[in-house]
Amino acid sequence: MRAYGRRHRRWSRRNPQPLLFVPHESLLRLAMTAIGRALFRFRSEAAPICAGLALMATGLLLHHSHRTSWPLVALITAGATIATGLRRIPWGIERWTERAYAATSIAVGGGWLTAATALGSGHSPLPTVLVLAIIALGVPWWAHRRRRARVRVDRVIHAWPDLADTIGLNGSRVMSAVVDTWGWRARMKLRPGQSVADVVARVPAIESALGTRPGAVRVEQDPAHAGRCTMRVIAVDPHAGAIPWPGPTARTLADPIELGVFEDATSVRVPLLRRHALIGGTTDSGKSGVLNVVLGNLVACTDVVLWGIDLKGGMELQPWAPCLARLATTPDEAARLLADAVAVLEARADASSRGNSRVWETTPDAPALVIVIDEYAELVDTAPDAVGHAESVARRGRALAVDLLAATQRPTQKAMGGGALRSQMSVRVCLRVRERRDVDLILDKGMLTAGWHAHTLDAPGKFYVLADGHNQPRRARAYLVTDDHVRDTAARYADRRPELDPLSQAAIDRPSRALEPPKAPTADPESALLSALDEAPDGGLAIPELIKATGMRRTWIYDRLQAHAAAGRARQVARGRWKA
Ligand SMILES: Nc1ncnc2c1ncn2[C@@H]1O[C@H](COP(=O)(O)OP(=O)(O)OP(=O)(O)O)[C@@H](O)[C@H]1O
Repeated sequence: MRAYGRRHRRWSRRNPQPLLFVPHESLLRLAMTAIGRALFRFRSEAAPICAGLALMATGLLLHHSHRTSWPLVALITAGATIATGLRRIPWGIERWTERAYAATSIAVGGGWLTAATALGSGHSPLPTVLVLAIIALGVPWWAHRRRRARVRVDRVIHAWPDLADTIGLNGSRVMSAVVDTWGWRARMKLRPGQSVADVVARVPAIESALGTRPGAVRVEQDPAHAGRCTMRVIAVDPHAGAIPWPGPTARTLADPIELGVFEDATSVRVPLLRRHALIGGTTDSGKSGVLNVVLGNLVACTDVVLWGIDLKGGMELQPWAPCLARLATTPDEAARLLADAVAVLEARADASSRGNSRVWETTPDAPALVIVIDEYAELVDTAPDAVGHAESVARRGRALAVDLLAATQRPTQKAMGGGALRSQMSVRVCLRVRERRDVDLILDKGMLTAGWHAHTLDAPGKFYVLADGHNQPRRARAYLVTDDHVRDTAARYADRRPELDPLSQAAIDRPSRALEPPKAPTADPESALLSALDEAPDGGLAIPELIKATGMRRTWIYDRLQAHAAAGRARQVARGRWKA
């Protein structure tokens, strides 16, 4: 029947008929038909008036035939009012305002009917009371946002077969639709042979046909059925405003990191243990914002040592310096840091193979090492020697808990130093991109066609994420971490950061010893230490460098640094880096 209707409509469109005048059709009948159609179309808007008319007619009828039964009408009214107000019968209305409205309407309508049964609908002042009640109860009804949305959705569902024909999705059906806080969503059944990719490809056409703003329609695959999907129409952007960061939720690297929230208000939780992550997006898209959310959580984890590379002079990562065991701000420092990461990797690989274990189990005593790199392309340009080390970490680091977290504007082959690194990144966060094809660069080939439309993201911090458990193109917005948040969080966790395990630390110290054996203690190690601190660069000197300068042991250096810090002669500029 439905198929016949569709065929008929299509045929009528292709073969428009001349306007016919039917002389024998009575004018009254035509008018009644038009009124009936209008009443049906606007049935929701007309409901209060129709209810009033129905009450009037019922009152007339009851007064005429059962005028003594008004106590029964009153009893039923009281029962229905209580059931609706207190027990949510018969509609199961959850919101208390809607329940109160329903109970009031029943009480007023039933009360009026009781009076009309006893006295007659026309008895003064009952008609006036009825008109006033229709207006008083009608206003909230007409103004109700969810009711109006429901009506709009019903009309769309009704018109969908025609719309679908127009936009090239003929044969698709809307099975059900629900109005929610942000708009509405519909479950769709596709014609055999159609796929969700066909719907995704027609999203702009759907938006035009539904008359929504651009970017308002989302399409999600039904995980249980290839021929079904959910279409969401977002009337009010749930991500219009910034979402404040609630603070760290992870306590160990095994806990997923909460990056922000999806449009349905569920949180975006991404596992980072034994995974490398890539954050991509154009300038001002919020890459540093996402890095800050991740760092805000990682500094609260007791089983992660953090190293940072920020070749923008430390602009982005410097505020986290109290929690970073190392921060490289020059190409040389970055190259050394990554070479040390490879040394850690090799030492751990060696220890694991001797201990016959395949993976490095992270604990506070044997923490993971996470290297955060802000603007990876800068590293490739200015420290090409470091790229080999970074790739080595990317290839071998996961099992040994040495992870990379890199942000970049555009991860082209060149910017990613050949692309070997990118292929190892299993967590991809894609913020706004300038060119559509950048989506495939950041996420993976074919993702743009699959519906990951990052070029339509319209505010900083909005992103798509591709990771374990996130393989659907769902928009999210990252929490906004303010400068105050960063300062407070860094200060709060600075003293609780774990040290690298002795095995990894020894691997870092070893090469410098091998190349340049420690000098014999200088005549005055104390003044050697102070002059080294005086001459230290802005990023400070690391402990191995101070060992080299003084020829003294690590414990002696720590003791003296504490004493000088207490006397105000030395300060820690980053985790493990000191300066006068
Ligand atoms: N999640 C967010 N919610 C709201 N505003 C944000 C969010 N993330 C970033 N912003 C704002 O967007 C602006 C740019 O953010 P950010 O510096 O993180 O971008 P970026 O991509 O790192 O830029 P660049 O490429 O220049 O380093 C900032 O003013 C910041 O306050």
